[in-house]
Amino acid sequence: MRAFLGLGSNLGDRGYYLSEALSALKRPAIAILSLSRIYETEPWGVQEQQPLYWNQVVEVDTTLPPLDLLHVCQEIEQQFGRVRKEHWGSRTIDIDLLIYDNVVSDSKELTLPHPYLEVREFVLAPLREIAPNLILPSGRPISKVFGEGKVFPKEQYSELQQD
Ligand SMILES: Nc1ncnc2c1ncn2[C@@H]1O[C@H](COP(=O)(O)OP(=O)(O)OP(=O)(O)O)[C@@H](O)[C@H]1O
Ligand SMILES: Nc1nc2c(c(=O)[nH]1)N=C(CO)CN2
Repeated sequence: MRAFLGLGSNLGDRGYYLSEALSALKRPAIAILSLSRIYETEPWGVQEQQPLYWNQVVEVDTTLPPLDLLHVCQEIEQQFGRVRKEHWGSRTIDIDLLIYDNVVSDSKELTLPHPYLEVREFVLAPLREIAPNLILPSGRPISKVFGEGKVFPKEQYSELQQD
């Protein structure tokens, strides 16, 4: 089955955590199909000061059912020392299951598609990059779901800061 995962890090060596998480995902039951660039993004949904995030989206082909795939993501988060603190708090690595085929589910343990998918530009921008023709499980084409347009790949983000 085809699934999309959202990776995010805003603590420590963000590039290291993203690449370690990707390597840890590679296993017989999970093949990486495509990978977005890294986007450097302002913290979303939080009031207090937080470091900038690096976000990336990966498309996988997997034989695992949705809950097993979620558990793999959680195992990797723990392996890389994510300290589970406050909701939406800073983290070394966070892996969200964004979309799993056309599965729609709203259990507490696993909501699919991810409940904030269509409002988080830090997820939409990298997702659009690797899957421009995707139809979201809501039936909306990703090309029609625009966020605030303020999210950029990290090289571009740092150029913008110098302007
Ligand atoms: N699609 C999903 N992907 C990842 N976790 C999910 C999903 N749906 C529900 N969950 C549940 O959400 C719980 C909290 O996850 P987590 O601590 O990563 O939240 P968060 O990263 O602070 O916020 P957010 O989920 O909004 O990114 C997990 O225990 C998990 O079971
Ligand atoms: N830019 C950005 N903001 C966030 C992120 C994230 O990955 N990127 N993750 C959060 C908790 O899930 C809360 N806010």
